[in-house]
Amino acid sequence: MIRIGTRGSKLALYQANKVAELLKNLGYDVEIKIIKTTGDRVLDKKLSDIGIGVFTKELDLAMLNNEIDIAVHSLKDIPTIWNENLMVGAVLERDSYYDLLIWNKDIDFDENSVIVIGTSSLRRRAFLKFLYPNAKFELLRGNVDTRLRKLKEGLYDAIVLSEAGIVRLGINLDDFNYKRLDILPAPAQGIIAVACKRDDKEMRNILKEINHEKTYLESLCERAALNEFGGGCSVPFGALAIYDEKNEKLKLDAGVVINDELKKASGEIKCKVNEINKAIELGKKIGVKLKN
Ligand SMILES: NCc1[nH]cc(CCC(=O)O)c1CC(=O)O
Repeated sequence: MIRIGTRGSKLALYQANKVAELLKNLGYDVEIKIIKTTGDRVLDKKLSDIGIGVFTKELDLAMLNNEIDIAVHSLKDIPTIWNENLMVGAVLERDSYYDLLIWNKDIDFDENSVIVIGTSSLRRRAFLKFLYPNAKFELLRGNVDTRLRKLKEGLYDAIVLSEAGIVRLGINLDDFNYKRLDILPAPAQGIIAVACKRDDKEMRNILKEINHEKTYLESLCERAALNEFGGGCSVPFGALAIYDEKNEKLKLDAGVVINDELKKASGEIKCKVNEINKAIELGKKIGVKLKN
């Protein structure tokens, strides 16, 4: 029996069930255990003000205490410097990495309007400032349903959500207006990760069977850039790596906003889909470039 730990939100359960299905298809028995995290409990603060690993800590401990065998997370919620006894054993094929701007149909605005945008992500705030220089930002936490309800109630003119979350939950946005934002996503946005214990050889081998190599390569590159730059979710940092399988090329775009200035860096390398060290090297190089 593989015991799968997850948070209890609808999105988290969808993600855990997806991993459960993949493992069942390989012939394994699975069981899902719901564990509440600090990020689920503290809803009146920006994530960057609560601490590191707010969506993983309780699940990390459950894994180390042998109460669960694996934990399913959104990879963007796992800190780059995490727990040396834990690792990402597999990632699933990436969904959309886009952020969506969503607003009520009766709201009209252009790029110069003074609109109130609900988001508690430093990256979204900082990057949106370039698209809507007069926008004001207000704290918006809670799960995807809650955020859309608050938008509908008129507490904000617009909100930002990841397209991956919307699609996974099967949410129909026909009641709203929405568009994809041309901003760099959070490193590993749209990627579901399965964590396991580093010394659990058996589980690591099982997880290799469901790992999506291209996504794994891209995620390591983006996370290496963030890790090299430093600061985790307390810096407005975006990164997007795309692997072109046909030409065996990996391209990375990364950016950070410092003192209201957007700094960008990009790079490209030739590598095979399993040459993860090259992907990490590219990420580090771009991270260093942004630091200087
Ligand atoms: N921090 C919240 C969070 N973590 C992962 C997702 C969605 C899935 C993803 O983008 O990978 C979301 C919601 C959102 O950003 O709208």
